[in-house]
Amino acid sequence: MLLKANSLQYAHPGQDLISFPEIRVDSGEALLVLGKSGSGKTTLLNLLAGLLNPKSGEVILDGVKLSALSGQKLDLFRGKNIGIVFQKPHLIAALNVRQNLELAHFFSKKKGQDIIQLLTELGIGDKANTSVLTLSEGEAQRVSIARALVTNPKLILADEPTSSLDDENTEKVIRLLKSQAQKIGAALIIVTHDQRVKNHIPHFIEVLAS
Ligand SMILES: Nc1ncnc2c1ncn2[C@@H]1O[C@H](COP(=O)(O)OP(=O)(O)OP(=O)(O)O)[C@@H](O)[C@H]1O
Repeated sequence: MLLKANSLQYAHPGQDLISFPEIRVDSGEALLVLGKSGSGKTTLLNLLAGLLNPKSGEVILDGVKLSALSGQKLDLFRGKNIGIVFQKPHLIAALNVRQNLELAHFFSKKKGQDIIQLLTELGIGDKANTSVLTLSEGEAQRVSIARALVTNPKLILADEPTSSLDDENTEKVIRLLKSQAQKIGAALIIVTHDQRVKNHIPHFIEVLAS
């Protein structure tokens, strides 16, 4: 089992405790995490990425307990093993598309995918030298997907990748994420309130607000 998360609980300051369902995902599998707005989906994604520490429970990725790592070791482990597609692209405005991906490459300290080939597969090969400031919303989102994939991570976490997309583009983005995850043999977890995604990823769990 690539990823196991048992009995995870977390409370934001001054907020109720959130309890999450058990998660088990193997390499090459895709899991959908559904839940209403405010139920704790982004919180769960941050716990799985080691960006937050659970109040109780454990995240084990590829046999490694995230709670046993901290500081630079945790950052390096995340950089090598986890690709994150955040809700907003968070691209570095001073850099062009290719440079944004090169930075992810650099921080992972490993040989990843060929940047131009990956951008081409995502349909934005012609944007490699473009400033990220001039990208459309959909293009910026595909760059953020490319940035999550370029390091060949074992786990891909995507937060609401389709919330602002129409049906056609929702289908395109989910297909892209699934096919790219399969290509590199990664596990894919998509966190969303978008019920449309269920049509494409049948395996799902739900986060329920207490
Ligand atoms: N930094 C924070 N400080 C305090 N409360 C927070 C913080 N971040 C999130 N929360 C609260 O924790 C709960 C879960 O938030 P979270 O962002 O995980 O939900 P979500 O399911 O991802 O929502 P959405 O679908 O709207 O993005 C919400 O009630 C939210 O207001």
